[in-house]
Amino acid sequence: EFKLQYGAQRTGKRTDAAMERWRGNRFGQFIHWGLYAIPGGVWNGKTYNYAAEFLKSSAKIPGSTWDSLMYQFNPKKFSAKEWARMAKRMGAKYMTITTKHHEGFCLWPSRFTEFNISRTPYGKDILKELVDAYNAEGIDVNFYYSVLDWHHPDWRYDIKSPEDSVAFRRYLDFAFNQLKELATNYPTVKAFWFDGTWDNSVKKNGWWTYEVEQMLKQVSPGAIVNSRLRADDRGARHFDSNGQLMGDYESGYERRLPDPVTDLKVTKWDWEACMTVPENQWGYHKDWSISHVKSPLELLEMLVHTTSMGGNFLLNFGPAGDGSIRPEEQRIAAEIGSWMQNNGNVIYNSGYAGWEKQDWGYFTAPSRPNTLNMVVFNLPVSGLLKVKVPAGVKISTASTGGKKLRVEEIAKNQYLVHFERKWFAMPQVIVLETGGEGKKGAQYQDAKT
Ligand SMILES: COc1ccc([C@@H]2N[C@@H](C)[C@@H](O)[C@H]2O)cc1
Repeated sequence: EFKLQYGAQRTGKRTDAAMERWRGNRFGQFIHWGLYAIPGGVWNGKTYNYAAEFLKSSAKIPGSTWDSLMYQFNPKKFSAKEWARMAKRMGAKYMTITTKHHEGFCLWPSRFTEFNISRTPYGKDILKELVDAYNAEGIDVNFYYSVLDWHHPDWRYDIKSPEDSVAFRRYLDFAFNQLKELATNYPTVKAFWFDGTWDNSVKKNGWWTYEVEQMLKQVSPGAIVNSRLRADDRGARHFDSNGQLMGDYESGYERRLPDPVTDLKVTKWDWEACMTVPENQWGYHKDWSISHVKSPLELLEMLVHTTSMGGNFLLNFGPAGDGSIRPEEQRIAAEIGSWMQNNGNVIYNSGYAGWEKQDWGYFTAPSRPNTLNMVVFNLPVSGLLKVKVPAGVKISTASTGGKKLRVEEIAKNQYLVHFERKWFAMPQVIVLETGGEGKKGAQYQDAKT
């Protein structure tokens, strides 16, 4: 056990109302929008396949050239209301927006740097427009903030000299002020999503990450911060040197999900996975033919998979420089939304059931006791869905769309739900009720081998 001043401030899940709301929301829309959306992965006629929000480095563009993109930022097709309505139709309950990505450009009129929206042709406070429009649709708004800042002269990747120390301390004060500004000026914001905290400079200043968490929770009571903000006294990140999760939820699953059999440890804490539609594009890229683009169904399965393991799913959209949403993303919002319309109760306020993963899909546990949802993605040719229950649990009924299905106890702690033998376009939901006596006089004997 290490004695830590800047380690985890709590063990176990937060149980306050703000965290229960964040947890129950389950499904969020990530939005990456900044100057990188203007070139969209193409520079001087050359397409760069790496992540579009990294174009400055992949195309080796000088800072002054990149920063002058600010004078072109004038999204004629931007409508915060339209974005919010699309997110509402998709069934997103929260939205996380990049207030400032690694490029350092701020979507709000920050008084701590000139490199912000007020000096663009667009001029208006995009952050306020988005917060107001999404909140008006009943969608919570969270802020992404990159500590890594390519624009700010005092940013350092490491601290190798007294000058580095002095400069980086100025940078940490700048970032602290910006965060306080964000929490103060946008009081309805519910959570802060930190990124760009992996460099040695931040790891050597765990105290600052602790102070930021404390400040945000003072300025904005109930505020939620992700584990990615935090480094402890010894530079340990996400989990402190004693293995305790820092921040309010674990944010290590980026473009990957925990395995439903081997990674069940994540069910012990709150966590969120964030996901790109292409293989690796967060900001807008003009050419999505360069990698696999996930279908609405692939993404819907990830949402259900995440809920089944007690996590939140943050699905990324990368609006174009003109403020338009590309057709692929529109289709995803529409198709996931149509399923969520009828089946959102399987996701919202639902979580890990504690039952063994089965081949046909995922269990989610609603807040109502003695009931479970089966979300079927892989219907067997037999139409018979095997359900292995925890020892002693009995299934009393199974139904789909209110219609009862035959449930057969076939062995010790094993049932078959008799479903239909046909092809479905979308995942099917079966509701199980547990309890009751189970099969009368059933004798199950293990073989002698
Ligand atoms: C491989 O290094 C990185 C560094 C930053 C990222 C950023 N985190 C994601 C949430 C996006 O913001 C991406 O730009 C991704 C990979």
